[in-house]
Amino acid sequence: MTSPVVTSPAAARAVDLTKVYGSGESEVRALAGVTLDLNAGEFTAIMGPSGSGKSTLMHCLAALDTPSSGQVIVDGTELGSLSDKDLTVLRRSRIGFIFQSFNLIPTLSARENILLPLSLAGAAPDQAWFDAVVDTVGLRDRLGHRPSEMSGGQQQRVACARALVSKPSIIFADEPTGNLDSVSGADVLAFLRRSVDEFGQTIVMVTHDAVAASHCDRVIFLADGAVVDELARPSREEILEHITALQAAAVGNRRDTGA
Ligand SMILES: Nc1ncnc2c1ncn2[C@@H]1O[C@H](COP(=O)(O)OP(=O)(O)OP(=O)(O)O)[C@@H](O)[C@H]1O
Repeated sequence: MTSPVVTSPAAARAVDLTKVYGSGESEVRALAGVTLDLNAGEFTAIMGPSGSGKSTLMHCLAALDTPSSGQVIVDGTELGSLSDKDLTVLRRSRIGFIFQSFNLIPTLSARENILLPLSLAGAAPDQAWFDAVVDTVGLRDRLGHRPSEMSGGQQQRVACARALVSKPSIIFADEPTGNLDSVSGADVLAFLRRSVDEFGQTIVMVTHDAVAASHCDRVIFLADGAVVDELARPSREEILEHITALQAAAVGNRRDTGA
């Protein structure tokens, strides 16, 4: 990759990011100038009312969508400077993804799903690291199983292992516990927490769930496409208070503007 390297201690950085969908009457300003550092080795949650821009922000940070203006810097590389091919390489080698719906390949075993990012990149697996990841998520006895032969919680743990196995600079998790019962969700969150504490992984998670966000080092709140607040190591109760206040403000705004 021949892209300019920007010095930043952050694993990812957004600088005055805007995203506008549509035009004229139907224009929607999903991001209205977001500037944000996502610190390396931290577990960060992004929260906010429905429509506040969480998914849009995450997609722009994860190089899955292009901002209308502003910059995204991942691991020192400014994404706007990259060709489509280099963006694909960056997504594959430096970014891990965990989705609400697991997104595993149904015809592949757990082992093959976990190793898929490395197979696609033509990279050889580091056996010791693979073993450490598999043991941490507790999947040793499930490696030969296909997704249909596993519970939702087990499938999401496969997805977590798949995100970690290539040692990405940052993992983006979109509602990773949204489809899980509370016990399986707690397992996945505990695993994500361990991967930050023990492996120094950087994780950014979009969630509506105050319990999930209470596992994080930092919770960032969005409203109307802008960062409006953040909390360090908050309790579930503090998070709920903030969310309730933001939702009440969002309803008030809609009433005032007649939207
Ligand atoms: N492809 C699109 N075309 C037009 N508008 C869009 C598109 N994607 C998102 N939007 C709009 O941008 C705004 C932000 O959407 P976004 O999905 O980022 O919010 P969110 O906070 O993730 O919401 P939710 O919690 O409901 O998933 C919303 O008003 C949404 O309707």
